[in-house]
Amino acid sequence: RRKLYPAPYPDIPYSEDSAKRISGDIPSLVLVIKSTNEFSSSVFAITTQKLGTPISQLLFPGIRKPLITLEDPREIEDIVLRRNKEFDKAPTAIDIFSPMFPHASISQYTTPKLKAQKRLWADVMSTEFLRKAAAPNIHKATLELLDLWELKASTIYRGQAFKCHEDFRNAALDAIWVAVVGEEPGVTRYEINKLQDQVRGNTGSHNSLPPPRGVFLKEEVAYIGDTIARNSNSPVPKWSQKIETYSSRYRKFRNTVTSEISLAMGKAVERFQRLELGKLEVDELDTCMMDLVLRRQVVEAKKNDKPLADPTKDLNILDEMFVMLVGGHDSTANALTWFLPSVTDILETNIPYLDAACEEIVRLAGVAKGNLRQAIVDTEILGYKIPKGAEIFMNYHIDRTPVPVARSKRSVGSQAAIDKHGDGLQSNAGHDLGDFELRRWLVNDKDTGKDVFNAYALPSIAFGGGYRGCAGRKLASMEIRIVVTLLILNFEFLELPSEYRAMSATEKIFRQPDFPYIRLRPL
Ligand code: HEM
Repeated sequence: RRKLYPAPYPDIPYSEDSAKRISGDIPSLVLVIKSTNEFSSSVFAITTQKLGTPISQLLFPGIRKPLITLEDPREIEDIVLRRNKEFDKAPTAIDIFSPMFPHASISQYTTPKLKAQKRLWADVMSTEFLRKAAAPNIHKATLELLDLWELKASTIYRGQAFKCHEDFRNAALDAIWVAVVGEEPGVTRYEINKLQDQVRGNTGSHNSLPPPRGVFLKEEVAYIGDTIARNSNSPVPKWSQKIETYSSRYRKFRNTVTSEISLAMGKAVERFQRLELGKLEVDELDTCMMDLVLRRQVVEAKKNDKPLADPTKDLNILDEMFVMLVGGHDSTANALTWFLPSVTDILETNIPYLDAACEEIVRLAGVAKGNLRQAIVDTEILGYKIPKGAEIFMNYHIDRTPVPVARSKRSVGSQAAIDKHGDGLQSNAGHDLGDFELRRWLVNDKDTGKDVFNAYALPSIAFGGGYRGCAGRKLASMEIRIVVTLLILNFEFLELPSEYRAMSATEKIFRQPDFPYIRLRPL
C-alpha cells in the first residue's frame, strides 16, 4: 500500500498535503484545469506558484515518478542552451508525437540518427533559404488575408468586431503548405470568393466555385491537431495516440495528406531527374523546403549511380513534413491572434520598434506554455539534486515576476550569461510582465540618442532553445514580422467592446485566446 503513495524526490519542495494521499496532486490539478481550460499553467499554479518556489514537483500516485516543475527563466534558458550533456528531451514530450509520427525529429531522443536527420533539414531553415523560398509565399498569403479583412470590414462587419482566429489559421496554412510542399492550397482565396458571393446575394452553392483541395487538407490538419491536443490530456497519452493510429479517421488523414504530398513530390523528382549533375547542385531550383531535400537525394543517387529510392515511401521525410505542416500553422496563427488586441502600440514603426513588437508578441502570447527535459545524468538545478531520469516541466511563458533566487544557487553558465547580458528580469525590462510593453526590448544608444533593439533584454525562451529548440523559429519569426507589418500598414485597429477584451485562453497543443476578435477600419 505504501508503494501507491507519491514518492517525492527528497529535497525538492512539494505539497505536504498531496504527499499524504494516493492521488497526490491530481485532484487539485483537475480542479484548476476545469476552471481555466489550461493544462500547463494549472500545473505551475498548483506547484511552484502555490509554494512560492522557483522549482517544485507535481506528485502522482507512486506508480509514476513526480514531475519536477521549473519556473526560473534564466535557469530554463541555461538548461536548454548550455546543458545538453545533462538534459535531453523527456519521454512525456516524445510520447505526444511519436505514436503518430515516429520518424519525425520531434519524436526522437538526441541520437546520431536524429543528428543526421536534423542536418538534412537544417538548410531549409536557413535565413537565406527562407527569404528566397518562403518569404514571397508568406507575403502572398498575407495579402490575401488583407483582401479578406478589407472585404469583411467594409461589408458585413462594417464597424463591428469579428473573430479573426480562423482567418489566421487559414492564412497560416496557406503559407506553411506552400513553403513546405510548394503547392498553393488557396484556402483564404476561397473564403474571399464565398464572401463576395454572399455580399452579392448569391448564397446558393451552385453559384460558388468548388472548394479547392486546400479546404480538404485544412480538415485533415485540423483533425490531427485536435486529436493530438485531446490525447495529450488523457491519462496515458502514448496509448491514446497509439490507439488513434488504428482508427479509420487516422488512416484517412494519412492517405489524404500523403497522396497530396506524393503528387508534389512526383513533379519535383521528375524535374530534378531530367537535369545532369553539375546543373543540379544549385539551390536556385528549389521552390519550397521539400524541393531542397529531394534535390539533394537525387544528386546523391546520381553521384553513386544508384536508382533513387521512392521518396513517397520515405517515412523520415513524410513524418518530418507532417510535423511541420501541423506544428507550423497553428503555432503562428495563435501567436498572431494574441497580438491583435495590443496592435495600436506598433504604429510608430521604426525598425527597432518592429523587432521589439515581434519579440513581445511571442513572449506574451505564450503559445507553447511549457516544455520538458529529462535529466540524463545525476545533476542539480538551483542547488537542488536532480536524479538521472527525472523529468522537468519548464515554464516557457514569461508573464510574471519570477521568485528571487540567490546568485550562488545558479549554474555557472547561468551566472556567466547574467554577467554578459545583464539581468533584465531585475531591471526595467522585467516590470509588469503581464502587460504588452514592447519598450522593454529597447535601449537608448548614448552615441546616437536613438532606441536600439536589445534581443537579450529578457531570456528568450518562447521557442525553447538550443539543439532541441524549435526547428521553425526563423520561419515563424519571419512570418510574424511580415504579417504584422502588412496589417499595420493596411488597417486601423479600433478599440474592442469591453466584453471581448479578456486575456483568457484554452490550451490545446498551443494556447489560443478565448476572445480572438478584431474591429478594423481599412486605411
Ligand atoms: C510562434 C510560433 C512557434 C512557437 C512559439 C514554437 C514553439 C516551440 C517550442 C517551445 C518547441 C519546444 C522546444 C524546446 O523544448 O526547447 C518547439 C519545437 C519544435 N517546433 Fe516550434 N514553434 C513555433 C513555430 C514552428 C514552426 C513554424 C515550425 C515548422 C515549420 C515548428 C517546428 C518545430 C519542430 C520540428 C520542433 C521540434 C524540435 C526538436 O524536437 O528538436 N515550430 N516549437
